[in-house]
Amino acid sequence: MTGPRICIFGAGAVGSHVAARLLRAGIPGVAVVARGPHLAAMRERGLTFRSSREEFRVAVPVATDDPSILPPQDIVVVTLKAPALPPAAGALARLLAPDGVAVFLLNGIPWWWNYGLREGGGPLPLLDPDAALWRQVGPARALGGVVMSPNEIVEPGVVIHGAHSRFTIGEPDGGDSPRARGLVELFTAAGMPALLSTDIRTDIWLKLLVNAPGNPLAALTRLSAKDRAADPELAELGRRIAGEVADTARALGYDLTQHVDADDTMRWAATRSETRPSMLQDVLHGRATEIECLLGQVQAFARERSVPTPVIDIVLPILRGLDRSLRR
Ligand SMILES: NC(=O)C1=CN([C@@H]2O[C@H](COP(=O)(O)OP(=O)(O)OC[C@H]3O[C@@H](n4cnc5c(N)ncnc54)[C@H](OP(=O)(O)O)[C@@H]3O)[C@@H](O)[C@H]2O)C=CC1
Ligand SMILES: CC(C)(CO)C(=O)C(=O)O
Repeated sequence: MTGPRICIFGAGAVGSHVAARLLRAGIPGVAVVARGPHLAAMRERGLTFRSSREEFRVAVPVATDDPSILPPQDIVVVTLKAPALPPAAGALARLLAPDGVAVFLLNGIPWWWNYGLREGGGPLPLLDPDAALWRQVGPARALGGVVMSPNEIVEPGVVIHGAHSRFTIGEPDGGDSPRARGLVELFTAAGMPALLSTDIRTDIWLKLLVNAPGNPLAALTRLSAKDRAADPELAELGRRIAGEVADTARALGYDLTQHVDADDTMRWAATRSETRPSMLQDVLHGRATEIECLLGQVQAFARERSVPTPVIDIVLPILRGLDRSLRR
């Protein structure tokens, strides 16, 4: 085999989109780690990708729920949800070749956040409770990834995609590196618009302006982005959560106002209503939610800097309660 060994770890909505594109483009050496009925369907019938513009099916020659059977991988595209990351730390660490790289395509504050920051700091207890990711995978092998790409598994083996994908990839230390550039080129070659970021933390905050209000309110109300945006009270609640995220980011040294305003991000989310927001998908499927990386860690940062977050302080315990009931 020529070229890097590439593994998509946690092929659900986003990971299946990425896997489908890589396999469709004929990129060699692609393996998929998934589980349950979706894995069984991909093995039996392949993976179907559907959007308003196209539909295709690809065979998935290497698909498993046991990553230990795979050879060491040069690139691991991690598309697990945040609560699934700490339990997968050992498997991820073993799967990665010693000089391999893992790109974490994730909403919210990622587990590696403090790596390389001037002010220091180690693992974040809300996101990496036993520091398993920090110790075993190691932040030096991690790249950050921001996903602007709505996707949903609508039946085993079938992923649907709303329009307008963009993947942003960057080194935690903000540098331009061959490995980050290589990933951007790989995604682009496979038909996934991708950008190299030299300020991935700001890009993460900007995406959080969409997800911190949108995902929890979708999970609580089960309304589409369009319906939430059309409801003045919910729209105002969303704006206030986004405002508290922006205030927290500013207190940490990230000024988001020069990039975007909250109304723009609400409009962006409202236009992408073909699929349901990922946290609503979690609630409907009875899965753990990403509440800590979307709101819990923002509140923790805000408290460290004495930033008031009155709306997050109300919404977060409700979501934590919902999360607890889903985990039973
Ligand atoms: N979906 C979307 O439209 C978007 C999602 N995002 C973000 O992207 C990230 C990925 O989200 P998304 O793709 O929606 O998540 P999904 O839940 O759809 O996909 C994750 C997949 O990983 C599987 N999984 C979990 N643990 C393991 C394991 N140990 N071994 C093998 N498979 C495992 C899950 O299986 P099971 O279902 O059985 O738990 C699931 O199929 C999240 O941070 C999300 O917020 C960002 C933009 C848009
Ligand atoms: C695409 C978007 C903004 C909403 O679907 C999202 O990020 C998510 O579902 O988590």
